[in-house]
Amino acid sequence: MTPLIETRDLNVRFGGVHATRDVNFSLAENELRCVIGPNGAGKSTFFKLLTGQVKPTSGQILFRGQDISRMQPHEPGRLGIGIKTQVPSLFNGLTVWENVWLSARRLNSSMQAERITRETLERVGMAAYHDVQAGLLAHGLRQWVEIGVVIAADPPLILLDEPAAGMSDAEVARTAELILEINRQHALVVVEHDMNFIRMIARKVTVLHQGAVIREDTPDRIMSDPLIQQIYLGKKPH
Ligand SMILES: Nc1ncnc2c1ncn2[C@@H]1O[C@H](COP(=O)(O)OP(=O)(O)OP(=O)(O)O)[C@@H](O)[C@H]1O
Repeated sequence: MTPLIETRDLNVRFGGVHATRDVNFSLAENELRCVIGPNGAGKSTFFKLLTGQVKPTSGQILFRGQDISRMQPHEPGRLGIGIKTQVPSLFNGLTVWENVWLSARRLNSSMQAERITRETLERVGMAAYHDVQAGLLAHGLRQWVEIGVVIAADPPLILLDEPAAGMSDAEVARTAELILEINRQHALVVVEHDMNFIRMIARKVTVLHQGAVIREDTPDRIMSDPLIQQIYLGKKPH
């Protein structure tokens, strides 16, 4: 079956820095994959490649078989790739409802957008906060609204960059549940550092190191792999 997204011998060089090395990555429709790697491993660059913000030096990116390697930064959303970065993306002066509605409205009629917004806020557990200004939300609540903004546009592929960063244990557990629920309808690639969180959600983990994929395996096998422990400075990934 054609993968949802696939990269073939993908490379990026920034001057002397080889940030992405011969990456062959393949994600099936409705798969959930976690990507880990130490600082500077090339995780952000990989996401930027998948969303057209960085152009490959060589290699290809295929989305449902279509070559998107040279797409413009505005095209991923139209194609069906949604991303939540670590950079805050909500309109602080608008309410929770308005932020999600704007996303739902992009591809839907006003009436459909109302329904999608209602359903999305239920899914992310934020219905009670619908009339709160986004700028007033605590960190964890804000992350869930940001995820809501992404899923309201109903993209087949969702990229999440460290969705559990800065959250309490309870919020991390709730975020894991939410991601598993989202995964019933969408494929996801999740970049994360927190291995406990990864254990809660992932069946397969891709490890990047110095721009290259060095392992793809289950979370348990990755965590007990001596090479991975060595890369994380003699410690287990936290
Ligand atoms: N625009 C750029 N120009 C030059 N070098 C860059 C650029 N973007 C990234 N790099 C370099 O490419 C390498 C990979 O960086 P990247 O940000 O993708 O790693 P990362 O795994 O996301 O790291 P972190 O976990 O710290 O966010 C690093 O050596 C970084 O300094």
